[in-house]
Amino acid sequence: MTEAAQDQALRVDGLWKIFGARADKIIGTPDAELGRAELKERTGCVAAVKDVSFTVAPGEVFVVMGLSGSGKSTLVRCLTRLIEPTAGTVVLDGQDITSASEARLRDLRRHKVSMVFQHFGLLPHRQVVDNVAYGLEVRGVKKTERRARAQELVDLVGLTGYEHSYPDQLSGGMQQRVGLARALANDPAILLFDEPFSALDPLIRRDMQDEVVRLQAELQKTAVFITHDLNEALKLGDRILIMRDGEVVQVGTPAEIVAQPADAYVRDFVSDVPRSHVLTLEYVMRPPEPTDSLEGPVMDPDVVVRQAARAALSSAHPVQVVRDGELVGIVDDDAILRVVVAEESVPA
Ligand SMILES: Nc1ncnc2c1ncn2[C@@H]1O[C@H](COP(=O)(O)OP(=O)(O)OP(=O)(O)O)[C@@H](O)[C@H]1O
Repeated sequence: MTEAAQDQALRVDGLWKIFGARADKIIGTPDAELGRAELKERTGCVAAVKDVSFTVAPGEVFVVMGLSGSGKSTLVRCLTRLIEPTAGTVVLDGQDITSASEARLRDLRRHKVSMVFQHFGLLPHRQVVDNVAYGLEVRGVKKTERRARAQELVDLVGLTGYEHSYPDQLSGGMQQRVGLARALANDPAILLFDEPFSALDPLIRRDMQDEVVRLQAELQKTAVFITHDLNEALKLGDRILIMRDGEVVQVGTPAEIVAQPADAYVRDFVSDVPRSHVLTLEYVMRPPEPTDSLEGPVMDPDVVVRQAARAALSSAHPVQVVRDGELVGIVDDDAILRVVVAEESVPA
């Protein structure tokens, strides 16, 4: 394995999924260049995923975001061949999924991947602890061992005291916590989330997002998270891939996407985002000059403007932005205020 490959928990290259008869005859022909509607009209086929490539680093939360119909669910199902891709390769944890035999694939799905869906898929006649332990049971782990592991995860997701409840005795948010615990019980190489919180009430949804942020800080799991909600994407994603009509429009960190939207479509998406919550100092700093005071607070370029604002504005000297011991920029009060004040002046 090359060094680059070791840095990748997941690599997707030139992935296509075209639905319809003769779908495999389209790639490589001029028809493949057509927009979705024209392709459908000419051939009857739907290009759900069009030539998508990306990599996910170990421990990264990689969010795929797009409107309904953009191809997110198809993409995530192609990753484990729940939907068979029409072309392209998927390499997960060093294993080529696309060329794996059925038996190998079953094994990979069981040991390397856990999925969390919008519909919890909990077993109604099993207590919480046995739902969480289900994957371990399938793998033949002994009862005392799997119960002990399941109890740890029940505690981890904040359900202590509910281990002997049945799913229908729990709220939607609690059921989704059981789903999370069950997904984590297998200790997968990668977690795949397909709009897991879309059916929850907004406040519960926010709690669950906070829960994922907290668990992620603790466990550092590699995850691909599908959502149509930009705020969810910005909150959870280390990087975000924006899809439209099956194609990749932009891949970037939340700050990159908000600061430098790739086109009018993305610009429109991010127009309502409170920039101070997302932009980092890297995007508001200016180059240092010899006359700059070096007595101000020292901060990392990845600090979000909102977090930096209080210290920056209360100091008489500008912020020094330092990466790996090197001064890379200066942030004046004006640069902070431009972001914060612009936000406040947006009419409600
Ligand atoms: N089995 C299928 N046969 C034909 N077309 C399909 C099939 N599954 C999905 N599609 C089409 O592929 C496109 C992408 O669908 P997909 O469900 O992946 O999008 P999505 O972004 O996940 O949307 P949603 O959030 O609504 O599920 C849509 O135009 C859809 O109609």
